[in-house]
Amino acid sequence: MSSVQIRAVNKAFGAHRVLRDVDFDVREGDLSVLLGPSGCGKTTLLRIVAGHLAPDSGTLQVGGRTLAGPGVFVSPERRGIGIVPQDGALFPHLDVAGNIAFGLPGRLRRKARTSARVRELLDLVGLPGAEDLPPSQLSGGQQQRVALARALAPEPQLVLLDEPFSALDAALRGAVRADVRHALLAAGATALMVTHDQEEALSMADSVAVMQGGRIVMHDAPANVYSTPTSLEVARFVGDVVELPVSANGETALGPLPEDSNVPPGGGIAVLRPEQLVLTPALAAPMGSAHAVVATVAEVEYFGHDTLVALDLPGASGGRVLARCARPPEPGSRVRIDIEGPVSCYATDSSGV
Ligand SMILES: Nc1ncnc2c1ncn2[C@@H]1O[C@H](COP(=O)(O)OP(=O)(O)OP(=O)(O)O)[C@@H](O)[C@H]1O
Repeated sequence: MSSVQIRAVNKAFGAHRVLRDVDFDVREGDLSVLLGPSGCGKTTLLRIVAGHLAPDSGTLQVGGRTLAGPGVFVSPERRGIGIVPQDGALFPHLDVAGNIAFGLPGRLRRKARTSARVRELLDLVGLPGAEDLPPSQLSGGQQQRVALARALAPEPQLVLLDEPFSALDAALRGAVRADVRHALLAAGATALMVTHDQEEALSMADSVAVMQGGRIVMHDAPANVYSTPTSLEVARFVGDVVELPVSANGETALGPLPEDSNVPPGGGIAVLRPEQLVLTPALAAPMGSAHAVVATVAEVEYFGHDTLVALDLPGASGGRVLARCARPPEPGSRVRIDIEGPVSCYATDSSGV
């Protein structure tokens, strides 16, 4: 069931059309992530859902209730939507309990009930016992957890998260992401998050909506967005790519593509992820593989958990491709390249937008 329904939403600032006929659903209980480059319209869409902006046309429903549409505009405080802003934006003069209770309607702020709810929320976000702390004594990650607890306090229909981890340093970000994901799941909340960080989107979301130029160009499960992107632009945006010209009969510089590849009738560009290039030391490779391409290791970039390997393909016009693998081969050594998994192909003139 859809909790959020956005239909044909348009928004312009003066002559600048920022949202173009946006259709978008978030299923109940899901975390959907809006992912896209800076300026594509993510925040504008989030602000329309929050009620901080009105669409020029189109409709917005949350939980079956129309919040914006022809002749309808429900004010932000009446939408039943919780918001986690970029930097937490906690009230500095209130302690943690005061910040969380601030999210509760006035009539519910009876001391005993409030403190039970605050305790429950602090457990949920992994900060038990933090009631009396002032925000100044919390780390950035802890502040974001309190901001989430405040947003969840009134049991909103929907929680909006606006780049909630962008102010955190890289070491902290992973842990806070996992905790926030866990808390949203435990609360059974429906959530919509904005980010331009593809790793964040792929690791947290139930579904990822890729936005480009004011449109949603793909909305699917993270694995599908990564492995079978609907356009070259989406492929390039959600991860590293190896782009190879492909002929109409499926030939590339790495040999023929698997039979089931969607090669356009006139040929085009085949797109692989670097980890789809499987490397075997050329000496150890079994003989007789008609299509094996042997390349020379040009550069190795070691990251600990994996290694990026730049490979020079044979022949004057061979070019260079990037592979990702667990064990770094020796620079200068020769390796056989095999392709693993599905390969998406696009017509050369497809911009995908
Ligand atoms: N109030 C406004 N008045 C005029 N132009 C605006 C306004 N708000 C946003 N814009 C413009 O609309 C475009 C989309 O902005 P938006 O903030 O939605 O993008 P975004 O995808 O969230 O980008 P970022 O990731 O950088 O926040 C930008 O070109 C921005 O300058």
